Amino acid sequence: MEPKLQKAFADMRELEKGAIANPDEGRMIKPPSCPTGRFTQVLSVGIGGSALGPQFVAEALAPDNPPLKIRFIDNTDPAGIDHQIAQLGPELASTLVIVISKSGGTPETRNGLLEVQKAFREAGLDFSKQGVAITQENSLLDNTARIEGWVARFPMFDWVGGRTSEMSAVGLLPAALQGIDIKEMLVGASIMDEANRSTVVKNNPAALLALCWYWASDGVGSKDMVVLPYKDSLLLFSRYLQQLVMESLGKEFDLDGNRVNQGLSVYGNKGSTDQHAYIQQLREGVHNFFVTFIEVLRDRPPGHDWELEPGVTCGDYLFGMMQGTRAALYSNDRESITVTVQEVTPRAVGALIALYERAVGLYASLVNINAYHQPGVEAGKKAAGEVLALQKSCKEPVEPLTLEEIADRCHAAEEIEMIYKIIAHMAANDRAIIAEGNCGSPRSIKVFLGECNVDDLFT
Ligand SMILES: O=P(O)(O)OC[C@H]1O[C@H](O)[C@H](O)[C@@H](O)[C@@H]1O
Repeated sequence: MEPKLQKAFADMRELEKGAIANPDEGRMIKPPSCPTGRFTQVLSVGIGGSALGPQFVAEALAPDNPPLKIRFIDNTDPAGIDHQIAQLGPELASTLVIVISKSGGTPETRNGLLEVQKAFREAGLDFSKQGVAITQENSLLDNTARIEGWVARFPMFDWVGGRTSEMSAVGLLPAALQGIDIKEMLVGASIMDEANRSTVVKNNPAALLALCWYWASDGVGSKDMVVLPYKDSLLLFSRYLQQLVMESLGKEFDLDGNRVNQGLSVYGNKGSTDQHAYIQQLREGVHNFFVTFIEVLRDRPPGHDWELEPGVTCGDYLFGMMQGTRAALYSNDRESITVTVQEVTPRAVGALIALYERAVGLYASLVNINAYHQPGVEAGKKAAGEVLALQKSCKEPVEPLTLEEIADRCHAAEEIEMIYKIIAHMAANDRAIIAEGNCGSPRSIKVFLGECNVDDLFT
């Protein structure tokens, strides 16, 4: 693998110098360099790379009593949004809302913002005095924040990828507000970056990690990566890695245009908890994975340890469970990687993030794909837009119609199944009325749509 890795190192050197590493979007991808009072809470609104890093870091590093406690809205689920706002209760008045979106136009994030702004209006609060935006300059979000006069706007550079933005304002602002030492996070990332610039493969942690992935999955993603940190505070690492690894490496075509369908699936929560869930299959069942153990040597802060049996602490059990599982998997020819961390500190978390970001970049070079775009995500967004357009086209006030009649009026006869799905969703939310039949047998139903209400049924 030496020649392939030397090529990967050269690619990475060019990337850091500002080469166009994302050719089909014509973008540079560089790691970013970075620059209490009346608020008691932070509400972060964002999704994907604009949520997963901050969520991981909050879980890993926020102190027990942070100066500001953070909550997240990371979806367009109305009930989920209501839940977050309800939990804030009267503290909405002292909540700093950080809206994070690189593009500034992601629909879920826009919807979250509109819902939060509605809650502010209903509580008689002025959102602009409590809103902050992190986004690219001149994006829709940036312009909204500027026109409405929000508290602050933090820029995101074009060359900071969403899923590699944790070390930019996206991750650092929420972390700093929770009292996390962001300078230490940056120091950790910087030390790791330095190590990963070595072109001597054995001295380069990210290259070794990428090589392990290549070897374990035959360079074609033939095995899944199960990430098992043995530390509760690292629970969200695998979820964070899911986007970083899968959105970067899951590609249909390589850089030469060959269809390769590359990727590396990631899942996992934490040990030893998962030992009581699926380790049975890992040890004895289908051999379609490799494990990454994240081992943390320090159990508790100094001076807090306690022996629950003579000579044995709770942390000794956790350690024993990890070593035991590792040995048990090995004895049945199941491969594993172990990443050892002294202690979960801002420096270690910064280093972990930098390690995996770099490993993904090197691995992408090894398998000759663009790690920095996500064309597949667009297909789902486009289709969602089409469903909403179809729903809007159905919205005229009409007499009860069958699904076929609705489809005809929408000029979408071939979309009958989608029409049925739209009607079932609208009916469940009292926005369409099933006049005859029921949703369980689609052919039987007749539906009132649009402006109609219950009274229409009787006129
Ligand atoms: O930060 P935003 O522009 O709102 O993007 C949020 C997310 O949107 C899409 O799903 C992209 O595939 C992700 O890479 C990105 O992190």
